[in-house]
Amino acid sequence: MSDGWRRALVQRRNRLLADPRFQRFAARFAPTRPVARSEARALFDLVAGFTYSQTLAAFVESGMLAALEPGAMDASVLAEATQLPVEASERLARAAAALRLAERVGTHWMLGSAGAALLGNRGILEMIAHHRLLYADLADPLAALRSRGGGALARYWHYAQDSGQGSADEVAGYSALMAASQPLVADQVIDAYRFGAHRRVLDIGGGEGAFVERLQERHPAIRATVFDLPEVAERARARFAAKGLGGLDAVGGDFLAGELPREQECVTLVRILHDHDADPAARLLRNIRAALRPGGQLVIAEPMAGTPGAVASGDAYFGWYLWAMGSGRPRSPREIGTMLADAGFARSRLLRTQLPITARVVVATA
Ligand SMILES: C[S@@+](CC[C@H](N)C(=O)[O-])C[C@H]1O[C@@H](n2cnc3c(N)ncnc32)[C@H](O)[C@@H]1O
Repeated sequence: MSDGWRRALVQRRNRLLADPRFQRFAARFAPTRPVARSEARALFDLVAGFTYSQTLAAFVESGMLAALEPGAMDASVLAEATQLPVEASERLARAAAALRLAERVGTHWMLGSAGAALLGNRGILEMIAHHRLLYADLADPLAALRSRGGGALARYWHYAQDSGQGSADEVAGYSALMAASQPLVADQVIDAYRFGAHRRVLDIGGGEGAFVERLQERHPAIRATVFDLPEVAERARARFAAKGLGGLDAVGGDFLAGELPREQECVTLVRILHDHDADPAARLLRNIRAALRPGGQLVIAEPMAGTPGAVASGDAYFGWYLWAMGSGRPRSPREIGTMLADAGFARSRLLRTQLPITARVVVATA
């Protein structure tokens, strides 16, 4: 169908959906009622989304999640544990219950199914705490759009605007956050790609080394090197030494300056490419292409745009996040494929992952 026809159809649909008489009809007419209800619910969730996120933040930050972890708690004890007035604690518990974070069982409060799932993932808890910075920047979304990377999040991700820079103090916070959230992605990447075919792996922008550590646990024969900013590579080396991890090391440098170790058989880029705008991202891919031996593999893993079943997490969540950070954007696998071809890679393909909302994987051959 031509673009002209599609535009005409979309315009017709939009006129209908915007008409209050049609909305009343659709809500009353039995065959359209379920669709009308689910559309109304989705619209309401869009309007209310910020209060849902803040319920989650308050649930974690007040200590309600931790207080309910051991088991059922009566309302007054819960108020004491969260240091909130009884009425406020009750209001929060009810809001949390509506979002399945908490659950009332008889006279007591317990964790709900979503609350229990949170406990199994320290990375998500760190992200919730970290979201304070993002929400502060987005409190005035138009101001955020007008001054890209002008807020708290950009100051936190120092390297995003001054690539290759960062004092030891500045990198400590974000490196620890990335390491804590790494379990969300590491196993998916390792399940998706046959790392067993390699003896050496170079993890570019590998942070404190959480990914290579997990890779070596799963494939003990692999030797792996992290390449990151000098202060971060230092943290990775200290971590490997403290844990007594042989076969893992770290090299400091600037991946945009073309300082990568050569003759690589397998390079990984985990949650890196989307941090960068078109020019630096293209430079990074060319540098990696030059560092790989012929036939060498590049494994790119990150959340991507246009992911079926998770479209909002791409352009709506990561789109804003990376905008506030001041650099990069989520890209679709197709866009990444085009960039890889432009950087001189022979071919690339998308691999399957278990939870595409947190990571998709594209592998390219030099
Ligand atoms: C979003 S974090 C990802 C860390 C890790 N791959 C992960 O998934 O947990 C980006 C990493 O890239 C590193 N980095 C950013 N710019 C860099 C540069 N120009 N050269 C080397 N490393 C850089 C940062 O220090 C940070 O560790």
